[in-house]
Amino acid sequence: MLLFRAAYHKRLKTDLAWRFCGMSILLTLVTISVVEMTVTASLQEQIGQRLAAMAFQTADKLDQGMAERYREFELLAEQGNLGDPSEPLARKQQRLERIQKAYPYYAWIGVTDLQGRVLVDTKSLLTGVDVSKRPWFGGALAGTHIQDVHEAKLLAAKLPYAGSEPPRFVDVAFPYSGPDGKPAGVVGAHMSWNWAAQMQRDVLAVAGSPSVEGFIVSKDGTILVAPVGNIARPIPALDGSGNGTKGNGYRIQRWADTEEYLVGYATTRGHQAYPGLGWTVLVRQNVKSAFEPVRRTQQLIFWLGLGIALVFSAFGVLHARGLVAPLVALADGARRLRLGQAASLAPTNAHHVEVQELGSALTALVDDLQANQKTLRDLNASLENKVAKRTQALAASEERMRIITDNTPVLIAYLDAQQRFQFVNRTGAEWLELDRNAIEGRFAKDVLHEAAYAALAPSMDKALAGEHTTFEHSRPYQGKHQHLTTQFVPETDARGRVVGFFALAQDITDSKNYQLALKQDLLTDALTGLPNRTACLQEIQSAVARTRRSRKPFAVMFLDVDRFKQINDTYGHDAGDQVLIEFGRRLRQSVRDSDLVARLAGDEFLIIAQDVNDPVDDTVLIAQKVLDAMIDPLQVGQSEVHVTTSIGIVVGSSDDSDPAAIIKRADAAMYDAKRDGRNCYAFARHERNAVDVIDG
Ligand SMILES: Nc1nc2c(ncn2[C@@H]2O[C@H](COP(=O)(O)OP(=O)(O)OP(=O)(O)O)[C@@H](O)[C@H]2O)c(=O)[nH]1
Repeated sequence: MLLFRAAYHKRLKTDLAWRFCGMSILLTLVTISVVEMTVTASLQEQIGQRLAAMAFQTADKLDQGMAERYREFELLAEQGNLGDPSEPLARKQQRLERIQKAYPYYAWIGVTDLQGRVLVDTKSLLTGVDVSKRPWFGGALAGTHIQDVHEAKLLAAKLPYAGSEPPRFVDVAFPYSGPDGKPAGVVGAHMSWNWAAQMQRDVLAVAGSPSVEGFIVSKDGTILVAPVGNIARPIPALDGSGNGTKGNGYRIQRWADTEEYLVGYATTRGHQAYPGLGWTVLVRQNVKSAFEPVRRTQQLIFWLGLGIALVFSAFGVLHARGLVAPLVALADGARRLRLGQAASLAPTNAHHVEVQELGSALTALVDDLQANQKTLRDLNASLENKVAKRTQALAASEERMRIITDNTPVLIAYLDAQQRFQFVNRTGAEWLELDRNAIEGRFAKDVLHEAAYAALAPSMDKALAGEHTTFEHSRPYQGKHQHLTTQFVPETDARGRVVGFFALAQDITDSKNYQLALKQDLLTDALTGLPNRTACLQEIQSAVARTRRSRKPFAVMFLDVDRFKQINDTYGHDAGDQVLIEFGRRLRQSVRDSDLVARLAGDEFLIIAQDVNDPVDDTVLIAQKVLDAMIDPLQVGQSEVHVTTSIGIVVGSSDDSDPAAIIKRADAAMYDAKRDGRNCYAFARHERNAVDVIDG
């Protein structure tokens, strides 16, 4: 990865240098390719044309040479001397010898009569010989004055010849006329073919290269002239229609020796009256040596191109360094600025407007950034100051809140949506009898006792469902009952979702107890401490309800102290009070704890006996016990006082719905007992049918 990054993040200088080098090399390659192609094509054309020109010159020289010979013999035939019988043969021979001497390639010149017998000839080699069968003789008479190259027949044995190949000749022959103007014979010459080879050598010598070789090919494809050793080798067709070709030009051709040659060619076309023999002159040169100048030129171009590429590359490297230098200076300046050192981003050595503009823009940017940085620093300092103050204020406020909540005799807690305590004040911790750290962060079910949690869980669920709940409950605390009124207040976030709830619990034990005391006072007789009339009414109501369940009746006994007024009158009101108190105490002792003994008012008391099995016997038994309890005199001050009481009895049932009516009936029965003489008991009237009043 690092390698990749390093490779990817190249240095601009290196990158530019490489690009310059690449561009230079590419451009040079393209340029030298184009130049090379152009120059190569041009050179090849020139070289080809040079060979073609050599071929043409040779062909032209051959044509001109032949034309001269042609004209020479035509004139010789026309002069008339040859047909003049008066001119001695020796004279004629002298003329022929002169002609041969002037042009040494004439191997033989001779004059024949019309029958083909040689009359006179050079060196008298064939004098008297019949040549009528030779083609040149017949051809001359028929109008064909040139005979193509052929091997010597008659002269071969008579002419000295040093070469390995047989001597070859071209014949020129014209008929000459006698004095009568009629054909008298033929004058002919055998021209050694060596002149043609020499002619070509002369032309090729101009080329100055031994690799340039010449060929002369006759119309029928016979190789007339060829470099040594090539005479017998076939020559490839130049135009696909035989060995000869028409016109003048050059081409590249693979010859039988498998080498490739550049071949210039030209065809002889005759000259003036000389019709020509259709020879083809070929000048060939091995392609490799022919195009040697091309190769040298290509090499020159290559090295030149390489040199140019190197020069341009070097220039590119230097230029890249110059281009990058201001950027490096910029980067260095930026780095120093970052380290807090003094530096300028305006490049001093930038020669390009863009770099100068970049430097100016960066300088402006840095100035702006520094200004913004300062503003931000100031702002940050101001904010930090504010935050510090706010934090301080918040901490103070939090501390105040903590002090307030800790000193509030109310449990204040906050539980999150998972019922986990996030906060609890000191009061709460005290009530839960745990350290605050053992509460905060823990779940309610782990903090609260199992029973307490079970009791509170439904209200917690309601609070987390968004319901504000208030309820009272009590819990054991420090061996007593603690009465609490508790509120769960849900807390919602901005989207209305319940995120937790506050728990506020107030200890109402004291007020609860006060209420109970008040209630107790309302139900208690202040003098005797016994339940009062109100308590009686409630108890009768409860007794009726119990009777409905147990099916056992209850008894209500109305008691009135007999002649109490006299006691008051005799011993005083306080003594009367003492009597009443003692009377109540003895009543209390006479009945079961579960029975109620109450003072209704004045000297009137009431007993409510629960679960009476037998409505008559049991109540009689109770009434009797009460009457017996009063037999002993009561001690009032220094005096002993005898007290009796009259008792009215009502047996209550589940049908009784009005407690006051029961008391009234019992009161009425008590009066019956009074009327019966006091110190006795009497059942209520409608019950008397079942029971007789029994005196005490
Ligand atoms: N000492 C004292 N006397 C009271 C109190 N309340 C009522 N009395 C008196 O009790 C007396 C009750 O008398 P009554 O029941 O009417 O008559 P009695 O004298 O008891 O005669 P009988 O009931 O007919 O036997 C009255 O004189 C009242 O003033 C009290 O709280 N203390």
